[in-house]
Amino acid sequence: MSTTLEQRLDAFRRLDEAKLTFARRDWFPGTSGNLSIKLSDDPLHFAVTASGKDKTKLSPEDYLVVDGDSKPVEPTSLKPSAETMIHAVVYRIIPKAQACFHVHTVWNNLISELYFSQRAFSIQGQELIKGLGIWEENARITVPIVENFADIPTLASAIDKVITPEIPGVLIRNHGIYAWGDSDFAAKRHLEAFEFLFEYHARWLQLRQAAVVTP
Ligand SMILES: CSCCC(=O)C(=O)COP(=O)(O)O
Ligand SMILES: [Zn+2]
Repeated sequence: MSTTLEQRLDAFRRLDEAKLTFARRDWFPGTSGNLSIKLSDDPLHFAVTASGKDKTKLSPEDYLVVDGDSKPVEPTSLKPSAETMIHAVVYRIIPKAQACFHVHTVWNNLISELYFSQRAFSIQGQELIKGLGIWEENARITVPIVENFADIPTLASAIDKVITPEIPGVLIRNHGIYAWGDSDFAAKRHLEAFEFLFEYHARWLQLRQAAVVTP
């Protein structure tokens, strides 16, 4: 293993912190979601959540370390997240990414379905766009949306084709979002900014529909 025990335990502790923060927001319904923190680039090794766990709880069996092929780097009875390959794609395509967080929320699912026909969700002129590290005046962001292929290699390959360093996230139709950053702090900030923008936009559409506001 190319990382020290201390580095691995530090990544597990930081994953615990992110996990409990998101769990308090009910962002892991029905054991959904997965989280990772990169440990090394060459070879690619990262700590990732074990599959099927209740992510609102902490246990000594929550994380394991995998390589770029999503294989555990040392013998373990734990199974890596079923979606580990998506984390590996993010780390390969966005070398600056140091952490990658995936959650299923009602708002990200609604937006992913509403805008799937356009394969992207765009929004402009919202202060929280700065939370994505984009500070230009009246910025517009466009978040790609991919089909929710049940076959994970197919899903990972669809994600591989649409993610870019400019936008730190991708929506999967009626499934959830992956967001990343150059630290776990940045990945969390990006995830929170995306979720704010999704909820704002969906609520805006609802209010407009109800004619409470005129566009
Ligand atoms: C019950 S949610 C279905 C699988 C999923 O989308 C997910 O995020 C959790 O899978 P994991 O293997 O990481 O527990
Ligand atoms: Zn998922």
